[in-house]
Amino acid sequence: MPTFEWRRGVIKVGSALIAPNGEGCRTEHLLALAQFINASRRQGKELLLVSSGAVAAGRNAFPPIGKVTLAEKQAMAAVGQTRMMANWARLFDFPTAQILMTHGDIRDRDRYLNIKATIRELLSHGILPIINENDSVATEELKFGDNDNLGALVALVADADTLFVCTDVDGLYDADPRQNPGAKLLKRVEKVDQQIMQLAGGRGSAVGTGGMLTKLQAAQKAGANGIQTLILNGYKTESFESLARGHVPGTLFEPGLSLSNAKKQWLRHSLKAKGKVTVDDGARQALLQRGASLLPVGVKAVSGDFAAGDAIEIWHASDLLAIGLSSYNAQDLNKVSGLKSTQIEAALGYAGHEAAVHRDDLVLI
Ligand SMILES: Nc1ncnc2c1ncn2[C@@H]1O[C@H](COP(=O)(O)OP(=O)(O)O)[C@@H](O)[C@H]1O
Ligand SMILES: N[C@@H](CCC(=O)OP(=O)(O)O)C(=O)O
Repeated sequence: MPTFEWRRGVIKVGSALIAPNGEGCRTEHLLALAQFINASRRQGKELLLVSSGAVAAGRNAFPPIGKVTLAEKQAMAAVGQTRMMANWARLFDFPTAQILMTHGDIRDRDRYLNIKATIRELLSHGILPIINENDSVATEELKFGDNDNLGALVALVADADTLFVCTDVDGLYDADPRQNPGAKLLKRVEKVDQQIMQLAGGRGSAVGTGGMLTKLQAAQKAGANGIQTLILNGYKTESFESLARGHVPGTLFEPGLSLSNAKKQWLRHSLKAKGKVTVDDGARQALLQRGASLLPVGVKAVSGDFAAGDAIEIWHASDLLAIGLSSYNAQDLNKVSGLKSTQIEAALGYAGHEAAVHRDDLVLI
């Protein structure tokens, strides 16, 4: 079996594992996953959860209904979300945090940056972010629609290198295994093209949404951004035991290009630098030799008119060292340049960011 490496992962867990058959939350299918999360954290890896199941977990608070309307689903999600979070919290002896988002939140620049900053902060404190779509406020045009695609977006926002999609089958088969008992499991997929997309059928359980198609869309989106995707059977303890040994238990979708190249391409081509900073010798060394974030203390000069989240160039004398996303707007970066972290709050009048450009948002040239 091939081995594979990862450092920061997003685990997407389908409704069927959390609230099987819509009969409320259960933990029995989550124990092996929880053990894997614990073991990975002990190894210094970072994880986020994208958890489906709010609608399924809230369903039994309502009288049995045939066809469920959108409003009823939203009401079920409102009930089920808190139940689901309580269910997760039972499994861990470290803090968990809830983030609910809509597609609109990702499209809005300020809200996107806020989500990113929150995730970064939670991870730096060893807290497990648990993310779901905000089903009770999202209407159709605001919806991600399925949590597989949400998982890919979260992986992007969180700068993860791996997306784990836990479902109720062993991975991608050459046909829906529920309809075709002879279907064969694909161990590795190099590229999610039209041929691969055609293998996907609909959902398998009464509580799942989207089936294999949305998982392939997620793998495609992640891969285009340098993130590998693993679809695995979340019901099987062996999946997680195998993963813990560094093996690949399901179907691995290779990323189209390496994470750092994907980031470089994105920063170079889709973002025009709006400004420039010049850094001192210490900062140059920290960036080039330690892969560190750029701290305000190492910034000597700031030019250009940029907002927080804009791309800026990082120069040392006449050498362009890197390009990255500024945590501050030009005005505030000017105020804090040359200052130590402990002096930032007094200079700005608010707590501010420790990094001027966080290492996750920076590529060396
Ligand atoms: N080619 C395929 N390979 C594997 N599973 C498939 C395929 N086509 C369709 N499926 C179905 O996709 C289902 C998983 O999707 P879904 O029911 O949405 O689960 P989840 O709740 O985990 O998102 C499987 O149970 C399976 O029946
Ligand atoms: N946000 C919805 C999940 C929708 C969804 O994609 O479900 P699933 O196919 O089980 O991952 C919920 O929490 O019920």
